[in-house]
Amino acid sequence: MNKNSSNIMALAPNTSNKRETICIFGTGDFGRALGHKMIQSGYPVVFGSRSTQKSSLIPKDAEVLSHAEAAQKAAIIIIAIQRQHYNFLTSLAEILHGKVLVDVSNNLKINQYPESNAEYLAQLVPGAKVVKAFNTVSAWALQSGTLDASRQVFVCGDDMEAKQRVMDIVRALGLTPLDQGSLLAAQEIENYPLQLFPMWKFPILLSLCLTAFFFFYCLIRDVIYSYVYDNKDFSFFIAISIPNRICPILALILLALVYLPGVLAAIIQLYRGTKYRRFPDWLDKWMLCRKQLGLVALAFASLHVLYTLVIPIRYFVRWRMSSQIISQALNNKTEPLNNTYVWLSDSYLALGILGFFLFVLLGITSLPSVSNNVNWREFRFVQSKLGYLTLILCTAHTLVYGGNRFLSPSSYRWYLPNAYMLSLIVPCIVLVVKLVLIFPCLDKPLTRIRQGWERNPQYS
Ligand SMILES: NC(=O)C1=CN([C@@H]2O[C@H](COP(=O)(O)OP(=O)(O)OC[C@H]3O[C@@H](n4cnc5c(N)ncnc54)[C@H](OP(=O)(O)O)[C@@H]3O)[C@@H](O)[C@H]2O)C=CC1
Ligand SMILES: [Fe+3]
Repeated sequence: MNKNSSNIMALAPNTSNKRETICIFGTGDFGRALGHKMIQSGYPVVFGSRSTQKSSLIPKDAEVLSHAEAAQKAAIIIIAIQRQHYNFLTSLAEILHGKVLVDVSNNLKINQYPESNAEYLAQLVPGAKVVKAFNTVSAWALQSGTLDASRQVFVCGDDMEAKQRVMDIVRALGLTPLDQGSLLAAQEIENYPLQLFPMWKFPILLSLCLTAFFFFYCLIRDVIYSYVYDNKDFSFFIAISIPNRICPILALILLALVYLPGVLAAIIQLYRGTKYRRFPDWLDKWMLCRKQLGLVALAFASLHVLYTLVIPIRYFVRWRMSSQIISQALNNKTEPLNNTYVWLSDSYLALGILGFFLFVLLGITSLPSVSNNVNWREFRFVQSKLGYLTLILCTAHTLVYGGNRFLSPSSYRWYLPNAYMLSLIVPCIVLVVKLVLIFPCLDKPLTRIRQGWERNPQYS
């Protein structure tokens, strides 16, 4: 594999330009993996280590020297050592003066130290230009080449030129640098690898709570009520009927919750008359996890489709159909075709099919590989216009399905309305508010605010 990649590199145009030597302190897992990748990309690498004995694990084209000797050979030094061992760097302060030090370290806990590791390094070696980078890339991914999920490298630092040089290296390694600003951002960057699915927490927790709520709601209405009043055992509803009620309900509510923060933000901006003020924290966080909310909603919608497809093969459904036929035969009476029911049934199915199709399209366009290929305007068009259309179709699908049942008092059990009726509350609020916001008397000022025309210097 090594041979292959060096062959490929021989063909690559940029290998002809001699790259600058990079020094890496620490011959541990990460230092070695990064060194290996650097050599593959054409950088001469020199390791600074406590032991100059070259182990077989170290890339064969790399040199291993003492820290002081290695540092003298390069202008950029990557510190692949744990923070608690940084102390020895103070004795090298003179050699490290003016050099670019790249801090790659991570912590074991969120906000483990009062200052970030990169800021600590800058305090220890005040004459050096410290840049934070590479901490979100794992040694394993670097070595095995499975970098698809973590191609992004967050970079921050106070010295613009030093940061630019590090970003150039990141690019040369085939990764994507993301400039996060000054070294103050290091604390946040160091916390990234410790967060476990941060954007998924709220959507998953919310859907768990809603699932539990609607499960018990349907259990009370459809199973316990029938048992108490009609002495009928419908406990088997737990297997398919209730899940097939929860899934569309959750898909609809979660989809509406994707668009609710947008209309709330518009109301807040209209009220404040400016966009140059931060939204409340909860709204910011909610806005950031909209994509995940949408994907969870899509998962529920897909489950609803699967549950619906098995309806004709369910024993209970087949039994109910045959008993209706038998009772018609026994009474010698054929039920005439009810045109209203035909229309209701066909239109709710049609709305469901179209709604689901657009839902899937929304999901596909939110994938990074697709969204990277459309421009911002196209992405906004799909996610906003198509998103609202999906919400309208899904709301209409639910409305038509339970349409005639919502108003009839007989559909209430223990004063509890049909669960579908509850599921329509949030989508209806979102759609009505959005409709109101489209009116020119609100839309025009909102557009002006969003274009920054009513810029208030106080908030800029
Ligand atoms: N492993 C990973 O996937 C990732 C690691 N990182 C960060 O990279 C850094 C290194 O991690 P990793 O390579 O996994 O750790 P290792 O424990 O594998 O290596 C650490 C290296 O630090 C050096 N070292 C240890 N103690 C001292 C000391 N007292 N004085 C001087 N040097 C010392 C040693 O190198 P030598 O023997 O050559 O002196 C050692 O090999 C850490 O800060 C980590 O947070 C960041 C992203 C991912
Ligand atoms: Fe449905």
